[in-house]
Amino acid sequence: MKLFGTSKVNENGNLSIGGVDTVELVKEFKTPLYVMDQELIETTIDKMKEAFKSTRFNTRIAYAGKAFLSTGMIKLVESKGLDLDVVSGGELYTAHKAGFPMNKVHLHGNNKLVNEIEMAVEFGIDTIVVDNEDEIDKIERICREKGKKQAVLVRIDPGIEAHTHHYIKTSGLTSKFGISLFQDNLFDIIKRLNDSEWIEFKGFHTHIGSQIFQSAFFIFALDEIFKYLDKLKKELGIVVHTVNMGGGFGVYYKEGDDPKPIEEVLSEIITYTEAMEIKYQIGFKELCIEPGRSIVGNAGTTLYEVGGIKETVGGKTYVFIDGGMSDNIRTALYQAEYEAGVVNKLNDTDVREITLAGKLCESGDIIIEKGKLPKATEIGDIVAVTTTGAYCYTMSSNYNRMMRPAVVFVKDGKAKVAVKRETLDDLIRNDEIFDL
Ligand SMILES: Cc1ncc(COP(=O)(O)O)c(C=O)c1O
Ligand SMILES: N[C@@H](CCCC[NH3+])C(=O)O
Repeated sequence: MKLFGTSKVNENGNLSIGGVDTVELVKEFKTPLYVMDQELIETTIDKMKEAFKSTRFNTRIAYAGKAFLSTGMIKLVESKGLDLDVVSGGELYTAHKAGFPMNKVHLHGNNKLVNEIEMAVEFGIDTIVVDNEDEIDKIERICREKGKKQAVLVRIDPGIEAHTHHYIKTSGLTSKFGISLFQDNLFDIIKRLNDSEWIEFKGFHTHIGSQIFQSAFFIFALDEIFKYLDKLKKELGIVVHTVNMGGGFGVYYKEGDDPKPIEEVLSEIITYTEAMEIKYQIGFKELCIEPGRSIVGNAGTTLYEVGGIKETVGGKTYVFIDGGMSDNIRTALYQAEYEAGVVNKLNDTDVREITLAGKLCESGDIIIEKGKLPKATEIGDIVAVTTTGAYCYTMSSNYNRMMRPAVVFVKDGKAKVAVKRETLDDLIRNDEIFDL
């Protein structure tokens, strides 16, 4: 099992994260437990900021909140000077309640609801990323009603099919996201936005998918976008100032994954954009990205307790844990792969193949289909699954009336609760017994 950031085997032979022994963490906070390595999040952001800089144009990094969001995480993002990308009224409201500066918020979504757009305009957020034509009518109407002008980017689908799981690709000729670069009326859409009394058209957004390892796909997308910006300037005289390249930078999950260091990918993007800017001379001013997974993915570890070990007649060994697809649905949804270890047996090399299965009433409730754990794994052991910082807590559910685990941030030997564990009473909070 690969360890990231401050994770290490401590003097007691236990996994420690942020200087906190995971055995102690479990005594205090119980299992399942999401543990976030705060220092790793912070140093990753610092590296990104350092690499994503140019002397030719302004740069901005927005954290994609869908990867992991809580009011505490938003405070951390603010303290690091990043912008925030939100994709629903719920995420926007969370940012508002956390006191995040609204002029650094960007709103996404392929079907933004009227009340979400109203909230965004009311709060005075930085940009709405227009996903389709219908949305333009809604934004104009809401801005007119409120007497407020709203800056927008248009989400462009450059038709780049990146190598990643089908469900997490967001570009291609049949994508539900964005307006295709090959759409006949794209010029008309841009003209309309540019001429609108209530909309300030700032530029283009593109996001081709998530968990992408080959940086060439980002470069292909940039290439397409810049060719189009040139065409737009020459044929319509419209100058686009801002391009947002979205997120999607892949991270290590399991043996064989070999992502390029994020700072190299970002430097490549900067160098290529600078070359494009010199080549086309379009008066481009600002390049943005909005990474999620690459900021928090490796920083998260989920701790579970082993409740049983089953040898099937078919020769498969299950290790049962006290969570499952309710706290990590990624294996069931995308056949995601993870690594795991027993927190007090990380150096035990006498291992065997196991399937790490949850406790929910689904055969597909698997966290690791083919993993390795020590032969000495026993009931009561604590299993750590790494790289669960992104899209696990945020995609969690109450299926089978499971209670969502707590999230703790660890740093410098201290653990701080970011999200409390749900209780049995939380499960029935919104239920009503109605007249039969
Ligand atoms: C528009 C947009 N921006 C940013 C992200 C963040 O992606 P990732 O977590 O892969 O960096 C996503 C998710 O894929 C997205 O849809
Ligand atoms: N939720 C996905 C990524 C999709 C990101 C949003 N477009 C994952 O776990 O990998």
